This record gives sequence, C-alpha cells and structure tokens, in this order.
Amino acid sequence: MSHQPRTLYEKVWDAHVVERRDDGSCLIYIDRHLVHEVTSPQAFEGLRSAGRRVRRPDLTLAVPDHNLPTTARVDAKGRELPIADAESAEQLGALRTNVAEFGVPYIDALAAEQGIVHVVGPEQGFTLPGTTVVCGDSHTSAHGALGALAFGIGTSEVEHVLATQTLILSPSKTMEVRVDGTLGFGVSAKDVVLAIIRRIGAAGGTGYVIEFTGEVIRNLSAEGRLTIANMSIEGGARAGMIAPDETTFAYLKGRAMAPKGADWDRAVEWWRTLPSDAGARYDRVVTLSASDIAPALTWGTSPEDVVPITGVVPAPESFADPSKQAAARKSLDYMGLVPGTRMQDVAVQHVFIGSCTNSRIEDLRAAAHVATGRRVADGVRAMVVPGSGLVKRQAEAEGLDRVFTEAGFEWREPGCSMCLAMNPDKVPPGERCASTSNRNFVGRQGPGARTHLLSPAMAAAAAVSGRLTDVRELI
Ligand SMILES: CC(C)[C@H](C(=O)O)[C@@H](O)C(=O)O
Ligand code: SF4
Repeated sequence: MSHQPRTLYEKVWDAHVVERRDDGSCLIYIDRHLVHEVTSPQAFEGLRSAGRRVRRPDLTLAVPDHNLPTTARVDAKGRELPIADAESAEQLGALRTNVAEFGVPYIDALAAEQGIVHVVGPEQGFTLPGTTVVCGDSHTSAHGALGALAFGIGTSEVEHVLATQTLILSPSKTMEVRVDGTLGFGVSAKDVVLAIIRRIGAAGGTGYVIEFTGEVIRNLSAEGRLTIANMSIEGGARAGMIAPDETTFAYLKGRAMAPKGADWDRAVEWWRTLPSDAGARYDRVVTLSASDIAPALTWGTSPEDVVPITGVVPAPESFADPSKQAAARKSLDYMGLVPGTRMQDVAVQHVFIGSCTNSRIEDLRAAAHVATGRRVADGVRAMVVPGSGLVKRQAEAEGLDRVFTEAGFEWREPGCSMCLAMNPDKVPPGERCASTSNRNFVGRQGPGARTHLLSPAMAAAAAVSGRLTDVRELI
C-alpha cells in the first residue's frame, strides 16, 4: 500500500484521531493539558456543578503565573506573603483549591519549578514531540517548537479536556514558512519571528498551522525555536510547529517528566518518523532569506508593525491599504511617534526582559552579555524576570543576576510580570517600554503604556543607552 507524503502536522493529527465525523471535524485525543489560574476557575466550577472528575489528572499540570507578583514571595521568616490585589488572590486561591479537590498535579507559587506555564512545560519535559498540547492560553503555540501540535483553547474547552481528555476540532490548512541562509551578526530568533510576522501580517496565518523550516530554524537552539513558535499566534496561526531533531532530543533528555531508559529510546524512534516527508504538500509556502533579517522592533500597536532598528517611524501614507493607513495613524498617535523619526532616537523609560517569548536561560545570557560592565541609563527602570525558578537558579549559578543587579536592573521572581497588566508590574500611562514580550496591543502593559517588542539583547541595549539602540554597536 502506498502512502501519501504527509507533513509533520498531518502526522501528529492522524495519530490523535479518535473519531472522524461527517462534517470533517474529528474527535482528537489530547496528550498534555497545562492549566493556569486565569482561564481555569470556571472550567473547574463546571466540572463541580456537573459532578464530574478530571479524567486524566496524570496528563494535566497546573502552575500559577499571570497574577503572581514578581517581588519576594516570603517574608524574612519564610512565611508566604499575601497577594494584595483581591482578584488575583482569588484566582490564585481558586487554582490551589481546585487542584487539591480534583487531584491535579500542581507546581506551587513557592516551588523551585514554578514559572510561566509555557516555560515550565518544555523545561519539565511535560511537552514532548508528537504530542497534542493544550492550555487555556493563546501562547500555547510555543510548545510546537518541540514538534508538538500545541494550541490555545477557551475556558469551555478547558472544561471539555478536563472531563474527557479530548476535543472536537476541524483540521487546519498548512503553511510552510521557510527561512533560508545564515543569520547575520546580532540577529536573534526574536528578529526572525518579527520578520515573519511583518511578512505574513498579524492575520496572515488565520486558519493555518505553520511549520517553520529551513537552515535558520535547523540551526537555532531549542530556546530560539520556542521564541519563534511562541509568536505563531501573533501571525494569526492556529499553531506553529518545528520538526523534532537532535537539538530537540538533546534539550529534552533527562528532563524531570521526559521518558527514561527504554521508554526514551522507543520515543525517540517514533519522534524520528515525524518530520514532514519529502514531497509533502503545504497549502501555502512563504520563504524568507536570513540575509534580509536585521535586528528589529515594533513601532506600532500590532506585532506586524516591524522595522529594522536602523529604520525610521513609517508614514501612514507609505502603506498601500487604506485601512492599514488609518490603523497606522491611530497607532502612531497612541505611541506618541512622528513619521520619519529615527527609531534609534526614541527614548524609553522602561525595559522589560521576560515573558514566555524570551525569558529562558539563553535570553538572559544574551541580555547579560550586553549589560556586562555597563549601567542602566538615568531615568530608565529595567527589570529582568526569569521564566521559571529553574531558569532563575541557572542564571544565578552563572552569575548573571550579579551582572544585572550591578548594572542597575531589577532581578525578579518568575511570572508573566510586565508582559500584561494582570499583576503589579505595569508601565504607567504615556511611558514607553522596550519589551521582550509578544504583544504590543493598546494597553497591554498598562493603560496608556507604549510597547516596543524586541529581542533580549536589544532590550538590554535600550536599557543601557536610554533609547532604542542597535545592539550591534554594543557587542
Ligand atoms: C490570560 C491569558 C488568557 C492570555 C492568553 O490567552 O494569551 C495571556 O496569557 C496573554 O498573553 O494575553
Ligand atoms: S508571559 Fe505573557 S504571553 Fe506568556 S502566558 Fe504570560 S501573559 Fe501570556
């Protein structure tokens, strides 16, 4: 029997079909379910009122991240500090009660392994190649970097997965985004994904699962790949995937929840069959050349509003589409920017190095490299928030915390922090932040806050110069 060549996405999808339905949708088995405090309370409440249990607690992992303050969590006597914000305290309390009642594995706020759910999953080896991974959170797409089919779901779907370990889904179209060549000096994974979103647009991936391919992707570390897959959703895609390879296996081997011994060998054997077959067809193919990708950042309020750091604030008239022109006018007004201004002349008051896009150890190393021997500029508040307690510990073992604190950065506890204004870390109205996060929406970092998305090295460069800066001048 001859087989049609299949893509990575099609292979993972096919391996999880429980039942095909007449309308083309399928009942899909879910291997891994991550849970955080924001999107789970109503789901657990639904189970409770229906008298249901969690079907597979062993495939579920809960961790608090969004609402947790990133300042010290215990007092001098080691007692857990109360959360000042009532709504945050309630959501965090609900998660704790729910995991206890339903027997769901839980990483507590004070545990060394606590962190942002999308940093914790890969780091613990909970996320594995070829698995289906869901979470009530749009940046679940990150986990696709390891060859998983991973996507965000809504709260009612969270309840459905808790109850049944399945979801009814319709297949997506497939898009290959191939990045050929070798990255230039000072260019990072963040610059690559910003270039991709600039090219396809913030809605360009709608209805698609993207597979990122090409020499640039193959040469990236697992951390860099996580940065890219994380932002698939900012290009509108349902999910983003990267074929598992030796880099993936080396990253996962020995992780706490990864398979061990003979199980590991069997798993790797299957994982090696997952990359897209030669001749597999995608519904759309987009190619980029590494030589066209420079250190970059956003100027507006959509992640597609990207310019190289050597560029200027664009004029609304420079866009062909009238609706984009109108959007650009609104963005520039909100951002307080004048067309023609050199990006490098724009002063910042805040720098945020963190979020599930860029808070892993390599990100902190890249930022520390720039910060070494320098000082945060006067008038700038700069913050480094490791993605997890394990990242924090590793960074401290390498002395990166000292590099940061000696340079005048704040060194914080793990959490979502200033990525979104759901905890005390906020950017005040009208102030400008160079941020390694993934969303520059209106009000994202606080009401009236102005966000420029960029890489960790570029963020550190902005911190020490007090303005948006070409990192290549500092490394
Ligand atoms: C709070 C949560 C539901 C939200 C998401 O879905 O992504 C958040 O993580 C974000 O990044 O905006
Ligand atoms: S770090 Fe930001 S993007 Fe990631 S899960 Fe938290 S709020 Fe969402």
